[in-house]
Amino acid sequence: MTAQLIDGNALSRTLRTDVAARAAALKARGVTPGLAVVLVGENPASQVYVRNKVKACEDNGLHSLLEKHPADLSEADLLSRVDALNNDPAIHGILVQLPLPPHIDAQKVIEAISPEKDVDGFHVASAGALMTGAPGFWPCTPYGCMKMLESIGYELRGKHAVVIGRSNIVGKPMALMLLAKNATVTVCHSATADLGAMTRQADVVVAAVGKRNVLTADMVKPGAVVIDVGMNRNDEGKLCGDVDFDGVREVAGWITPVPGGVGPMTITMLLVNTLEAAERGTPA
Ligand SMILES: Nc1nc2c(c(=O)[nH]1)N[C@@H](CN(C=O)c1ccc(C(=O)N[C@@H](CCC(=O)O)C(=O)O)cc1)CN2
Repeated sequence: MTAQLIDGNALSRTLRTDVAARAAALKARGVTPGLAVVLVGENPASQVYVRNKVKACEDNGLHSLLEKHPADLSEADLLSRVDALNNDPAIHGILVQLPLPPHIDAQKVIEAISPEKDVDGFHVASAGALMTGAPGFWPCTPYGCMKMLESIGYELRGKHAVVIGRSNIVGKPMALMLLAKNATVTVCHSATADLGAMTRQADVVVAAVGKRNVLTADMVKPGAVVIDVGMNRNDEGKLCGDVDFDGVREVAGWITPVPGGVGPMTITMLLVNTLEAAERGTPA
């Protein structure tokens, strides 16, 4: 069996058409959805991601403001920039690109973002909303993974999902989103005794570790859905995920590629959240 591909670029194109239509409808009511993207330092990958976010805004009718700061920006100055953006009526969503330089407490900066503008979904209020099922912004990467499952009509009720990784921005929210759809969820991590024994039982595996070949063909149940959140470089410098794609695709039923899978969906869901923030702030 060769797995079917879940194409994040194609799904993004479809979802972004809807984003553009909703942005145009808001514009007709005098409001242009606005996203502020804050970059501190010169991390090369972060520079690519923020450029792609700004371009995605431009291409789909959203206004964006890119703030680039030097790596030695003080935490206090960053907090005062966030405060200014919280009070800017043209800005509906704020994101601070991660990672931040080590002298800055990232969680402190995230907590300074107004929850109404927290389109990354990283604020503790957003995390609490996800946990309780209250309205709030969902973190873009796991939200994108859920959209990918939805796009293939996958019914999660009664299925066993294994999430590998327990970060605050992917693993934990991913587990909560799967749970909300009535999957039985297991979260595995670096101290899991026998990862393969867990993943072989899974109908859905989400790999979000940041390490190549964490999931190999012998660890996958035939027909399972495999979602690869990893973003790594192989020995030739080529982008690859956490999953041994060539091996696993021969066993799985569905698989997401890297590149062209979860990555573009992360940016698409950021547009969706920004639009949602602008719509919430614009009474009918
Ligand atoms: N404030 C945030 N920081 C970070 C987040 C986030 O959601 N918010 N996530 C990651 C990085 N990230 C978004 O910022 C991100 C990573 C990868 C992609 C992507 O489209 N990847 C492409 C390949 C791009 C390339 O050629 O390098 C793909 O997979 O096809 C988008 C967004 C950490 N920081």
